[in-house]
Amino acid sequence: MIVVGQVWLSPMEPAWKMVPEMCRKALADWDKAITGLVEELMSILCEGLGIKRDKLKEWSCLEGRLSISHYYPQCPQPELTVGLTAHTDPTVLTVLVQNEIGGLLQVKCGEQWVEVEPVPGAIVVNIGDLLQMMSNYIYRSVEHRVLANNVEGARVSVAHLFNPSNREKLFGPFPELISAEKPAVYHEFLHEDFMRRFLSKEIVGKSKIDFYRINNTKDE
Ligand SMILES: O=C(O)CCC(=O)C(=O)O
Ligand SMILES: [Fe+2]
Repeated sequence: MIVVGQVWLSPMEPAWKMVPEMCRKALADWDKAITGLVEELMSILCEGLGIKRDKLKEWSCLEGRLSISHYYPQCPQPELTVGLTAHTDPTVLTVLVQNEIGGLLQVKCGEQWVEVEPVPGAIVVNIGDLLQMMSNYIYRSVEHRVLANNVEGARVSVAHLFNPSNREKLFGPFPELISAEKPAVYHEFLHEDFMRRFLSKEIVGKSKIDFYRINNTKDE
């Protein structure tokens, strides 16, 4: 069994009473530091797309921030279960730090699952489904999973999820990335509608974003 604690940090005022007192300042400091880093990272990703550097920021993608902490205790029969099932994140970006218990977090590369070894001081950055759609399928969200913990000691990870905060805006591929040669791969959608579909759990894996895919676009 994994234990999960989560708290929204923005756009609403954080529910600090849900966070153990000794962690509050550290979490607030971490939120500030990581948001600064992700702002720079988003600018670089925009540059990579050939669009203006602050486009993701302008679309409120730094403002919907959720912190999720996971605790994976040692499991007596790891072959009978999983830590976290395979999924892509429904985010723009996810930034994750993990403790030294390795061998459990894996990402899908082609048909293979590849281990993400913990490196002291390193952070893991996942491209999420929203960035896949906003980049018109240029950046791809990464499928990942966590195996059940078969080693002594608990694995701990803290993920920072970056989502848009704007509820009225229609999201979809950036207009600058749509042309006759590269038509829109996805329809526009409201973030709220997207999250409702994600949370409904009716569909698993990548198929939840295929709902927004335009039928006549082919896979590469
Ligand atoms: O614990 C981990 O390393 C992964 C957590 C994760 O994938 C998530 O919160 O979406
Ligand atoms: Fe994830």
